[in-house]
Amino acid sequence: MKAVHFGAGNIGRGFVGLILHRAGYELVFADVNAELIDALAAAGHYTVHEVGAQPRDERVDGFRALNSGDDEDGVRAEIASADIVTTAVGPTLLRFIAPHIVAGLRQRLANAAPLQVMACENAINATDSLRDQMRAIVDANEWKELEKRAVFANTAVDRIVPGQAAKAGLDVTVEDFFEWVIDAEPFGEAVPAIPDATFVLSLAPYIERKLFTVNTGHATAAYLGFAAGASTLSDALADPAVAAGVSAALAETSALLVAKHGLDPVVQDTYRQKILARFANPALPDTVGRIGRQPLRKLSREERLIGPAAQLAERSLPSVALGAAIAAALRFDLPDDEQSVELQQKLRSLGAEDFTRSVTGLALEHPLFPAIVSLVAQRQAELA
Ligand SMILES: NC(=O)c1ccc[n+]([C@@H]2O[C@H](COP(=O)([O-])OP(=O)(O)OC[C@H]3O[C@@H](n4cnc5c(N)ncnc54)[C@H](O)[C@@H]3O)[C@@H](O)[C@H]2O)c1
Ligand SMILES: O=P(O)(O)OC[C@@H](O)[C@@H](O)[C@H](O)[C@H](O)CO
Repeated sequence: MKAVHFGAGNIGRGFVGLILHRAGYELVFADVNAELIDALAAAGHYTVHEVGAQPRDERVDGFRALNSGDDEDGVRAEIASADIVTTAVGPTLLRFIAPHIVAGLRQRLANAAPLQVMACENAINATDSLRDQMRAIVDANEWKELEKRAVFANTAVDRIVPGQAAKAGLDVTVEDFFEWVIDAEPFGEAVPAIPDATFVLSLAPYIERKLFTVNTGHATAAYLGFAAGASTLSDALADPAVAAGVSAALAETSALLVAKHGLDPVVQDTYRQKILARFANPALPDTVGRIGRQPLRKLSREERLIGPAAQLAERSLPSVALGAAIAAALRFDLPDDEQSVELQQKLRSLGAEDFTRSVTGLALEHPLFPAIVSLVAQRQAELA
């Protein structure tokens, strides 16, 4: 069994690659970072350090590493004969992965088992987006043939992997918790043999529960923390006002998840408490810069802040604490983060309604629209 994994970064090495290696897949990393790929190819192994209540080290070896930026033929050939393709590059970069998979499918034998494609990104239905990016670059008739050669399954991935110290080299320090939930339905009888993954028949509750609890809580801590002057997650959460803001935001998203997916409120409460304990893992230093990265993505329509706030508004349920997190996100101003620079530029150059429409994707008539316009106008008044 062979897996090609795009993105040999933190989650790629510390989670997806590790789990596929453990499952016995012959692993091929593909990445555009030449230095990283050269180091992986030369070393041939790295260690994942799991930290938390049950620390342990695990060696990953026997993989190959390809530079997908300059060895397109090599990557295509690997995909043509692979069983699985996974990604962990960032949801906005899937368009760069699509041409590789299309090229690999063109070369794949028509009678080979379908390639199992799973995007492991923090986004609702990222694999569907990847498939759509592939379909967009192929003639409709050819697509009919190519799509028979692949199966596309959405997934929800959860493991906190902070930025790594430069001296760590290829090794990755990760929390001891992980969860990889995969939609089983597209596979039919041919579910991939990945013992550490959980296959479910309906992914929607899992993916929203993850994004709107782990990532909403994380983003709220990062943005409130940044506004309060914190640079690490632990400093942010040590501020009682930030901790209270996170709890309040998660109480709102939990109300939504319970109402929408019929989750047991007690089970959801336990899930939420566990996540707060994961955030507080003292062995896992993390920064508000990493967690808040790419605020334009995080303020988009289906994402961790606007997504639940919009759905709460549609149900006439409160989203006051999420509003405070969104207001803080509008204050996220980190020169190293391109999207944060763009966010501040847009706040200066667009009217409040135009900003709200273009950044959050909310329509004028949406019940959340006026509240967001008002938050944007407040931020613009500060900047004026
Ligand atoms: N770090 C976490 O805690 C965590 C947890 C769950 C999910 N995720 C998700 O996983 C994805 C990756 O996050 P990360 O933290 O590992 O980021 P990262 O920056 O550490 O890794 C991303 C990797 O993708 C590579 N890459 C970029 N463009 C590429 C391309 N065109 N082709 C091949 N490789 C390319 C980069 O060089 C980098 O090595 C994101 O969608 C993120 O939301 C992260
Ligand atoms: O990766 P992002 O930028 O979507 O979100 C930042 C963090 O919240 C995220 O990486 C978490 O650490 C991860 O989702 C935990 O499973």
